[in-house]
Amino acid sequence: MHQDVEKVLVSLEAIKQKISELGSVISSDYTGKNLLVVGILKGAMVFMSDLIRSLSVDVQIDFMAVSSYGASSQSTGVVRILKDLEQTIEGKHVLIVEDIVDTGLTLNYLQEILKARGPASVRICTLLDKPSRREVDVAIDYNGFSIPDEFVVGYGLDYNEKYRNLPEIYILKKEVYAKK
Ligand SMILES: O=P(O)(O)OC[C@H]1O[C@H](OP(=O)(O)OP(=O)(O)O)[C@H](O)[C@@H]1O
Ligand code: HPA
Ligand SMILES: [Mg+2]
Repeated sequence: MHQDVEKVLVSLEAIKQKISELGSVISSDYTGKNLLVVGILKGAMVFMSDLIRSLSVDVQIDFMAVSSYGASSQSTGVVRILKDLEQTIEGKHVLIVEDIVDTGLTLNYLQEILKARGPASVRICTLLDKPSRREVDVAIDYNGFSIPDEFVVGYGLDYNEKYRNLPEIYILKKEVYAKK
């Protein structure tokens, strides 16, 4: 294990099992529909790459990158789009894929933006949900794991752009983000 992490919170085995379950449910829900899977960069890329390979329906993929202003604990909920979709989504079934829902501000805003573009539907799939930190309501359609209020890294999730490549999901040692 990496020296900066406290312990494994979600093992690779548990992640794989959950993705297989999510893949079955999502595939069955979207049978016969045109599904556009939209990953929110960068955190979601590892989860999304495994998730789409668990789907048995045809999909297209695209990505968005957003940045919230200021620290997320003081965020106004204003999200700046750094990279937009390459296509129109009118009439399409959109599945937004996230690594984690924390305050909910990012997804709350993204969902509104995408809904305004006239898609057939917009749903949300997240690997992790931290419900105790929620500031605005977000209806999550597909959730992998609800987790406690701990800062987690690995499997795409970062702290200061680090640890995204670690294979499982870990609780980061508090001394790592306490020190400057
Ligand atoms: O529910 P919220 O409080 O809005 O937080 C969740 C968002 O924050 C993280 O992204 P981040 O801005 O760190 O970008 P990253 O994916 O590139 O790490 C995470 O990937 C979600 O997109
Ligand atoms: O626990 C977390 N880890 C990484 N990124 C995050 N963004 C919101 N919460 C987290
Ligand atoms: Mg991040």
